[in-house]
Parts: sequence; C-alpha cells; structure tokens
Amino acid sequence: MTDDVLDEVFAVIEDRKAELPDDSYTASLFTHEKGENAVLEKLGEETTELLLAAKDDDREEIAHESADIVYHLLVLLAMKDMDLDDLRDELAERR
Ligand SMILES: N=c1c2ncn([C@@H]3O[C@H](COP(=O)(O)OP(=O)(O)OP(=O)(O)O)[C@@H](O)[C@H]3O)c2ncn1[C@@H]1O[C@H](COP(=O)(O)O)[C@@H](O)[C@H]1O
Repeated sequence: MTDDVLDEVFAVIEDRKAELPDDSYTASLFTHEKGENAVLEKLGEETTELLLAAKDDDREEIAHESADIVYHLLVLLAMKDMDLDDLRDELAERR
C-alpha cells in the first residue's frame, strides 16, 4: 500500500478549509470557537485513546486511534498552511 490515501485525505481537508461546508466535521475544526485548541485537544484525546489501546494490545483499536491521530494531524498541518511535503521532508532528512 502506498501513502496515496494520505494525499487524498489531505486534498479533501484543503477543500473543506477553502469551502467551509456546513455539514463537514473538518470545516467545523477550522471555524471552531476554540480556534486551533479544538484540533489540539482532539490530538491529545486521541493520543490518550491510542495509549490505552496499546496497553490493551487491541490491534483494531490501535489502528482506529492511529487513523484519528493522523487525520487530526493533517488538519493541524493545513491550519498552519503546511502540507504533507513538510512532513515527508522532515522524515527524509532523518534517514
Ligand atoms: N479521516 C477523517 C476522520 N477521522 C476522524 N474523524 C472525525 O473525528 C471525530 C473524532 O472525534 P471523537 O473521538 O469524539 O469521535 P468518536 O467516534 O466518538 O470517538 P472514537 O471512538 O472514534 O475515538 C469524529 O467526529 C470523526 O467523524 C474524521 N472526520 C473526517 N475524516 C476525513 O475527512 C473527510 C471529510 O470529512 P468531512 O469534513 O466530515 O466532510 C472524510 O471523508 C474522511 O476522509
């Protein structure tokens, strides 16, 4: 499997950021009254849930919570006018 799905999800996030449709969870993060704290709190919550899933050795839940974290991380990158290349570049520099 490639990381194409990351590009696809990130492209949807960028669309939601630009269009801000009413029925979009992603758009609600960009317009939240708490500002960026909304997504930061989500990242904290999802990370705690991932740790608990890991302690339980629950592989299905580990995958679920990891996906929640990656999605909210991508929203944070978009919020900061960053993108997946910033992440890829940072990882590549560490090889
Ligand atoms: N990948 C995601 C994604 N992951 C998580 N979430 C939302 O993030 C929220 C997580 O909050 P919670 O943990 O409270 O949700 P929960 O399900 O009660 O809790 P968990 O048991 O999942 O931890 C839920 O409302 C999920 O729907 C996501 N919402 C959207 N996406 C992607 O973004 C796209 C656009 O979505 P919209 O902006 O809603 O159109 C979608 O097609 C997806 O590809």
